[in-house]
Amino acid sequence: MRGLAVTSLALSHFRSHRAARMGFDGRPVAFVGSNGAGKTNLLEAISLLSPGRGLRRAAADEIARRPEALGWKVAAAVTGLHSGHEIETWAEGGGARQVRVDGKAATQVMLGRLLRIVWLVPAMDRLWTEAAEGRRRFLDRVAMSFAPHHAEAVLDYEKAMRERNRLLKEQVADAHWHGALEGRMAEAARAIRAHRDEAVARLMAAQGAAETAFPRAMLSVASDDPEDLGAAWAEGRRRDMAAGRTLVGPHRADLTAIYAAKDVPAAQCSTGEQKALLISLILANARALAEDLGAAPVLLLDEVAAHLDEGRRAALFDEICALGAQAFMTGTGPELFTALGDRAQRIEVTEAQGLSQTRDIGP
Ligand SMILES: Nc1ncnc2c1ncn2[C@@H]1O[C@H](COP(=O)(O)OP(=O)(O)OP(=O)(O)O)[C@@H](O)[C@H]1O
Repeated sequence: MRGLAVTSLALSHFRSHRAARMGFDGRPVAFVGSNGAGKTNLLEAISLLSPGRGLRRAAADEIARRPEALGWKVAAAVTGLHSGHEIETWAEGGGARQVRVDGKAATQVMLGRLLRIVWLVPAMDRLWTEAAEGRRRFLDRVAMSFAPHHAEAVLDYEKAMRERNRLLKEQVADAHWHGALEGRMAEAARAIRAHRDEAVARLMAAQGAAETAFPRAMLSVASDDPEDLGAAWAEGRRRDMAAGRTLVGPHRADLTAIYAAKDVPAAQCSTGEQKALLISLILANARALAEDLGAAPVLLLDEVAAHLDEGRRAALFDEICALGAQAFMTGTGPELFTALGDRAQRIEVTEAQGLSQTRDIGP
């Protein structure tokens, strides 16, 4: 199966990379280099070819290379869903992130229609044990990968809720105004719920019934029924006013996972088991997308190989290659990627005197 791919990447003043340029041939890519060499920074740059704040959730001005911190730019050629595109994204002078596709101004949301990028980063290791917000964000990202317009529903909801929260804080009791905002929120909540349910169903189905090298997760979403929300908001205005914010709605939902073979909640599993569950879900996401699109998504797997035993690492590589996915992986040594043989491109990332360099080191 053909995969979506990034075929070239050029960075300018992007974190530790003053100027870097590299080409990819569609095979998985292993970025190899010592700690701090700038490998994750490369993955972050690729993640910004999709909507949002990227895999570090960084504000645009955090990314600009210090000490100058004047602005940054990522330019890439990609094999998209329908054709090839040139994507440029940048920010300057503390401004918001800008996007241009094939030389024309574009929106971040449009990027989700050209490419699909799925990532797993070490910050997600505590996904099952930390606050629900991280799990909601993960679920929304999966939902967006299947239905890019999920982003619009979430933005609509958040915008209307922010406005409602402002009225609540300022003790504005205008029933008509509240009603209009709650109507908008209810409509967005229905779409959000449908996309989230669909995402969970797709992930469950794509994990298959058989136990493989990666465990199966039983997923469910705990959230308010969107059909009840309109009434709950209308009746709860006084209570919400006392709290100064909206207390019920899809912004309070949570994703729960059970380690199927043991029937134990993910939060009670060992660190390694929790990571394995996440890998399982990321692979399920990639498989389901490949089925939908006829092309596998681009995968960004930061420091994943180092945390797997040899058998699981080989199973992960086999799965990536079977999907035909261009997976960008990072690791401190080339030996982590030995099992890939010539099925991957290896790029050495080095950092000396504050300047980063990349070098194709072949299979
Ligand atoms: N805005 C910035 N300007 C300059 N340097 C930055 C900026 N942001 C991050 N860095 C630096 O980039 C360096 C490389 O970070 P990165 O996370 O990519 O390393 P890595 O190769 O993934 O390392 P590890 O193997 O330890 O995860 C770090 O030393 C960090 O201080």
